[in-house]
Amino acid sequence: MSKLCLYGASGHGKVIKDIVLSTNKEVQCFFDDYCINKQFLGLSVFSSDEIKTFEKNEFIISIGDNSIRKIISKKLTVQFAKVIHKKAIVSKDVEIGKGTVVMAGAIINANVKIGKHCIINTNAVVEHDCFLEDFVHISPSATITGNVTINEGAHIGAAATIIPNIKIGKWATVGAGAVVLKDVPEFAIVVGNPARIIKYKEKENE
Ligand SMILES: CC(=O)SCCNC(=O)CCNC(=O)[C@H](O)C(C)(C)COP(=O)(O)OP(=O)(O)OC[C@H]1O[C@@H](n2cnc3c(N)ncnc32)[C@H](O)[C@@H]1OP(=O)(O)O
Repeated sequence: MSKLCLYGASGHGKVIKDIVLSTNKEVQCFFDDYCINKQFLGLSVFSSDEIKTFEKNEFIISIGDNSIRKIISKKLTVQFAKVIHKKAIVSKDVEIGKGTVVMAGAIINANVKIGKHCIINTNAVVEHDCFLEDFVHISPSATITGNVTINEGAHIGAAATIIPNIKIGKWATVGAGAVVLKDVPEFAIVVGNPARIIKYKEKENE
């Protein structure tokens, strides 16, 4: 199998490289139009106009920002892979879309569906019967309890907790440490325990 290419020479890219290595696969190179150095973690960094040479490789977009990941995924015409750290625990009864990464210590329980280009970060828990749409990010140590729906592009902050049966609207942000007891409207930013809306984001992602 050919080596993986990572789009985004970033901190997030460093962690994804480690995930790939944990599965005994290798990273071929990075792509990044904004990286001044042509080397990153000992690998070459190419610009996006050099992608054609690597069109047989599978890619991961290694950029943490959900909306930028969406924009780049629409521009690239490559095949995407999904990567799951060997120390993540993922039920056999889970669907995970291409481009999604699952980091070390994450636990994903039965009957969960996760879309494309999502991030399930270090030690995050996604409980049974949850549904996560594309471009969602579950940050480190967040707990998504049973039967929660998280719509496109939503970001759940580090160590946040979402109680069962809640719906998180598209492109919403749940602040670090928040405890979500009620549905969160699309584009809302909520913080605290219990979580409350502090503002709304621009609807730039539609
Ligand atoms: C591997 C990794 O690094 S993965 C990345 C994980 N990242 C995260 O978990 C970050 C999550 N982001 C946050 O928690 C951010 O603080 C956000 C998105 C909720 C808010 O950010 P901003 O829009 O910049 O809000 P801002 O910093 O201006 O704060 C607005 C108010 O909310 C409060 N606030 C902000 N975040 C939180 C929070 N997590 N919990 C409680 N209150 C908060 C601020 O104190 C401020 O209150 P004030 O108006 O009384 O002064």
